[in-house]
Amino acid sequence: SHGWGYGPTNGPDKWGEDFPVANGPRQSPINIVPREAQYDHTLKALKLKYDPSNSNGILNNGHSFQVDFLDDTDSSTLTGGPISGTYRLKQFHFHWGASDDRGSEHTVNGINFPCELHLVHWNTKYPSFGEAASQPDGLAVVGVFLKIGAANPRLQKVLDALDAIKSKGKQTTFPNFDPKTLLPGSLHYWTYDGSLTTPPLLESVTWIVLKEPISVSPAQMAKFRSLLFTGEGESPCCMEDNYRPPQPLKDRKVRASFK
Ligand SMILES: NS(=O)(=O)c1ccc(C(=O)O)c(S(=O)(=O)NCCc2ccccc2)c1
Ligand SMILES: [Zn+2]
Repeated sequence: SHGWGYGPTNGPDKWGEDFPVANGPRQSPINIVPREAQYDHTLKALKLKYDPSNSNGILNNGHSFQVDFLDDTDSSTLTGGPISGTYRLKQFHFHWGASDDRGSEHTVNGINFPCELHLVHWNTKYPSFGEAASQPDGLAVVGVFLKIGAANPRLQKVLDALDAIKSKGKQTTFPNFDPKTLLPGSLHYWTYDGSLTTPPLLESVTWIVLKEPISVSPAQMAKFRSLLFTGEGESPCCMEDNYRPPQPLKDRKVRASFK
């Protein structure tokens, strides 16, 4: 059987065939409606402590590219915010569109951004990432919108590595990168209980979506689109539109950390 992807025959509308949780009660992403979000004064400030020496490699996994972090110690962690305990950074990756009018997974008042960054963390109360990924409080993903504007020099460091991982399965070393440099000035956030946005779509994610976007230039967006979904020797297919559209909110509330 052909694996899942983002095309007409294996895309988000088909994922429910192999992954029935696709129609579950806490699926992601969602459309965020700020005026319907509930300000919750009990929500703590996000505390993100990242050690650049933990950054390890950069990989084209055939559906996005990810920068992997060494997560065998508590040196790159997420604490505070809506979560309790300590979550370790495992990887970050992006979702983007074929054109600047789409590409983000979460939307705000129905507006799409051209790109969205996800920083994936797992709860250290569980022995491993894989174990945590199957628990309702196992993962916490920080989402950051990218908005068209001035070129982002910190993002450029990541984009400069993409030539080495053009096709599926290619990876290279990516040492000494501080993901904090990709965060906006404000850590104000919306939060809700959700899922992975790719198969296996596990309902184990506390989503923490930052209100303030970071900038990306049109030329930098073109760099994302220079990647391929396909492996070397296959007929090339540009990596773009690798986003799942918003899913039903069902019986969930979105909380805001800010008024
Ligand atoms: N958009 S998202 O943050 O939901 C997300 C997307 C892709 C992946 C991934 O595995 O590539 C991930 S992951 O790194 O969390 N891996 C999830 C799949 C997985 C589950 C259990 C064990 C290994 C991998 C998360
Ligand atoms: Zn993602």
